[in-house]
Amino acid sequence: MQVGVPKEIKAAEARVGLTPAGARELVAHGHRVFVETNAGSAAGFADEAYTAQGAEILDSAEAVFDAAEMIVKVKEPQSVEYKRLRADQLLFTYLHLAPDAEQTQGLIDSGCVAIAYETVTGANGGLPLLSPMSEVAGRLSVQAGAAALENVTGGAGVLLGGVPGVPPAKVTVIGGGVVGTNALRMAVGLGAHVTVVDKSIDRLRELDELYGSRLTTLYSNTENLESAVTEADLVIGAVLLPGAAAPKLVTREMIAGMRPGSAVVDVAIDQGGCFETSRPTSHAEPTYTVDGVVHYCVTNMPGCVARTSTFALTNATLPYVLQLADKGYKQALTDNSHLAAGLNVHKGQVTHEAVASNLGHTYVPAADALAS
Ligand SMILES: NC(=O)C1=CN([C@@H]2O[C@H](COP(=O)(O)OP(=O)(O)OC[C@H]3O[C@@H](n4cnc5c(N)ncnc54)[C@H](O)[C@@H]3O)[C@@H](O)[C@H]2O)C=CC1
Ligand SMILES: CC(=O)C(=O)O
Repeated sequence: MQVGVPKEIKAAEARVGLTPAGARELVAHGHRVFVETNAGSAAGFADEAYTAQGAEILDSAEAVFDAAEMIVKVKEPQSVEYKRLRADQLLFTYLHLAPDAEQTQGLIDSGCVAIAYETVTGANGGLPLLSPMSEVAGRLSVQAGAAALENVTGGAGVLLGGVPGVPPAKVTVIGGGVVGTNALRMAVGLGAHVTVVDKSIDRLRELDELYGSRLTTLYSNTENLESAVTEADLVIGAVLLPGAAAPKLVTREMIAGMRPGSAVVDVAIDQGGCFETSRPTSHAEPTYTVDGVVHYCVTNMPGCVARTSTFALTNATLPYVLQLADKGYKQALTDNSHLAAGLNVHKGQVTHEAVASNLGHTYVPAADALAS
């Protein structure tokens, strides 16, 4: 198969869809890999690193899209990119379609086959292609939150760990999944007073076992959310309903009830965000303030630690890229129901139930779409 890796063009996105080591595996399987010039340079992978592994460098995104049967990316295609997609083309990348009607329509109109990393499921549960970036974003969320609490950003000037004689900050993490666990691990490590809120009692039980008295666990209901949010210096939003738009768990009233100079980091912003006051921001201008509360809502947080993130992403995606390239998408999805769970759009049809229901499209099950 001809596999194309264009340079990412989302603002301040420095990751790339494939490492040189990943390109080497594809070439060893008999595939051709076309990489746009400088696609990996911000992550520390020069063009020569790809050519040394048998990949071919092309001088523009157009040339990569023209040459490829499968496009492997990191972020959802921007409008110039989905206009380049062809009806016979396979797209494998993060999509986050539920809160993004425009991109969904663009993919439908292109006629392409679009598989979203974030809805591929794991044989042992979980979301194996979302997890590595959730690990990165969870860890980064505490760094971002710490910076947001600094005076220079508009924060109250609070140090997460406090110092002897001055109490640590209160950090509330909403959602104790992969992002939440990595966030609370960093916050506990820095000495903050940490509370995690989840609707899964089993998950709260596991976290309680792991962290004991260093962590407060709270069941997710409106009353508990209200107190855990308004009492916190920093709130990290990390909920997910796979494939669907994030639930708006934190209302504007709760935000207004926080002390001025407090901060929120909405990691779930890529699925629309779980704070009513959230709107997407970029690494260039990551924060804004509502009711005195600093908001950080960057939709591609791992993009700022591109080298770590690109290794972690390719480690997870490569086995699936190889299945798609070796077998072709129809056979690969038929053989692997977990990979088939990633199929979001197939030749003009929406094949993910939550995306279809959030955006008012007709839902066509993946099995029916593949059989047609
Ligand atoms: N902004 C960015 O750059 C990035 C964003 N993300 C996003 O972070 C979000 C979280 O991802 P993961 O941690 O991997 O998901 P996950 O599935 O591992 O965890 C989600 C957690 O939310 C909990 N939850 C669901 N409904 C809840 C409710 N009403 N109240 C409290 N908890 C609730 C679940 O029980 C689960 O423990 C996703 O939207 C993901 O796309 C991930 C990576 C990067
Ligand atoms: C998960 C995602 O959207 C990201 O890593 O940017």
